[in-house]
Amino acid sequence: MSLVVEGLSVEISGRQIVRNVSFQVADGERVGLIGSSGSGKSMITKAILGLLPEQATVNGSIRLFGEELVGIGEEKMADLRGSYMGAIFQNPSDSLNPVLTVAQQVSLPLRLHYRLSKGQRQQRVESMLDEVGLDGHVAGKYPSQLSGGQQQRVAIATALVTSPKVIIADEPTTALDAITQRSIIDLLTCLVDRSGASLLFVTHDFAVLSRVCQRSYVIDHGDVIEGGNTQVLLQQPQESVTKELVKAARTLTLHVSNHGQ
Ligand SMILES: Nc1ncnc2c1ncn2[C@@H]1O[C@H](COP(=O)(O)OP(=O)(O)OP(=O)(O)O)[C@@H](O)[C@H]1O
Repeated sequence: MSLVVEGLSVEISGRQIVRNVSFQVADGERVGLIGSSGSGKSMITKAILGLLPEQATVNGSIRLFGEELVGIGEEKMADLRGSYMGAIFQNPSDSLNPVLTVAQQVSLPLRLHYRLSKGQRQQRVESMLDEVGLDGHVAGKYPSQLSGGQQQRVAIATALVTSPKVIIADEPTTALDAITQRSIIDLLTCLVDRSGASLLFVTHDFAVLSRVCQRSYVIDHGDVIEGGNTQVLLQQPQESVTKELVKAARTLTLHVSNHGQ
């Protein structure tokens, strides 16, 4: 099992943000967390990545390949994060370093966590850029010189360059237009499957979820309220929040197809 979360709770300034959350991600599986804005999805991923605000109190257990992450020191966490985890966030312009070129950006995790020669690093960066569909000439550009879709491709290359075993993608396409969103989603799932990694994918959109994840958990007020096969959740939602999320996705699709007639 790649990731096992058991009884996870997060409290910030006396407020319970995540409540007794449990779920698992098997090796090579693509699992989704879906919920409306403010439901606590990002706090769960931040707890897994060890990126919660300092004042947060965490209880419960998060095991990455059997290793307990709750209570682990910052240095060890940074090491595990660099070696085993890759993270992709909503807004690539926030997660990319504006003063690093694309090549410098993508090679940074390799510099920090692996002992490779400059030539080996360069080769790995070139092949990673190729895998995410970016031309070689992009390597010398800065994030501000790229489109949102290109920036997210760079963020994906940066997250995958160390061949992480678990990839956490927190609303990676929300900031993009519909066509770019689709190509980025397909690229991500293809690369994740090819690498054999597991994926924890966060979204508020069932249409996106059904394209990416085999199994999903619905989050509401920091709690897992329902979980299972994504197609079953989509076709037979049990909880009212899940029904609302499915309805929202269907309404948007219907709206688009009505206008297309
Ligand atoms: N740094 C923080 N300090 C205190 N509370 C916070 C902090 N960051 C987020 N929260 C609160 O935690 C709750 C869950 O937020 P979170 O960002 O996890 O939601 P989310 O489901 O990811 O939402 P979205 O889809 O809008 O990103 C919200 O009520 C939010 O206000």
